[in-house]
Amino acid sequence: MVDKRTEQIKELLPVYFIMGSTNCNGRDPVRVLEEAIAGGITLFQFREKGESALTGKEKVRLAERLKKICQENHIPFIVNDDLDLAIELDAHGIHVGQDDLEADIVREKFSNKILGVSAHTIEEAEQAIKDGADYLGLGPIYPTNSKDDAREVAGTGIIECFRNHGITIPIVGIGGITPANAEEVIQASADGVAVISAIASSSDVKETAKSFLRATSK
Ligand SMILES: Nc1nc(C(F)(F)F)ncc1COP(=O)(O)OP(=O)(O)O
Ligand SMILES: [Mg+2]
Repeated sequence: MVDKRTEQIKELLPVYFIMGSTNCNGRDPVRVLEEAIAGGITLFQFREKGESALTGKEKVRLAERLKKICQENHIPFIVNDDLDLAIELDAHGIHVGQDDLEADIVREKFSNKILGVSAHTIEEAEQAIKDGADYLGLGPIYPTNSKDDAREVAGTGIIECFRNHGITIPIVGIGGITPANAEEVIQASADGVAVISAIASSSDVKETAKSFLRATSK
């Protein structure tokens, strides 16, 4: 029996757009998010990382502007890594990886919010579930340019392997996902795809978001 919360999380995962100011090819991230929402993204994560990433007040200011757009469009606003920022903004959730704050501590400090955790092994997945994760981010599924410290490319087999092992928690694949390969990520029984550059640096953000929505609708 799948509980109501799990169903609600699954409904948020189909097209999970992740972006920060460094992903937008110099375009205004506010405009990029508005276009991605118009194209039908289902969830948004603010991930401000990389050499020229904003810090301090500028990062908070951009996060506030992007959260406002999400709220106006009933899209949950998730913060990557930064628990203080997530709490300060009263974000809808946070995503942490294996090298970030421990998920159980985050769950305790940011309770009844959406908690996503990156996992690369069954053990990491089982620990994340124990810690109260609402979904897992698995990847990189394909080669990615959006994360310079990405682990080894896993392929869609990692999703099938986790499912065959009895991991039933909502899963989103991440890493190098495009409208052309998104369908096979869903066929491997992920509940959605997480996308950075294919949408953020697209010449037509709205149309690209739409094509992901088509590719992931079951
Ligand atoms: N940010 C992410 N979001 C997802 C999500 F599931 F939301 F798609 N999955 C995986 C990651 C990667 O998280 P992490 O390993 O901490 O690296 P970084 O902090 O550089 O993103
Ligand atoms: Mg992280």
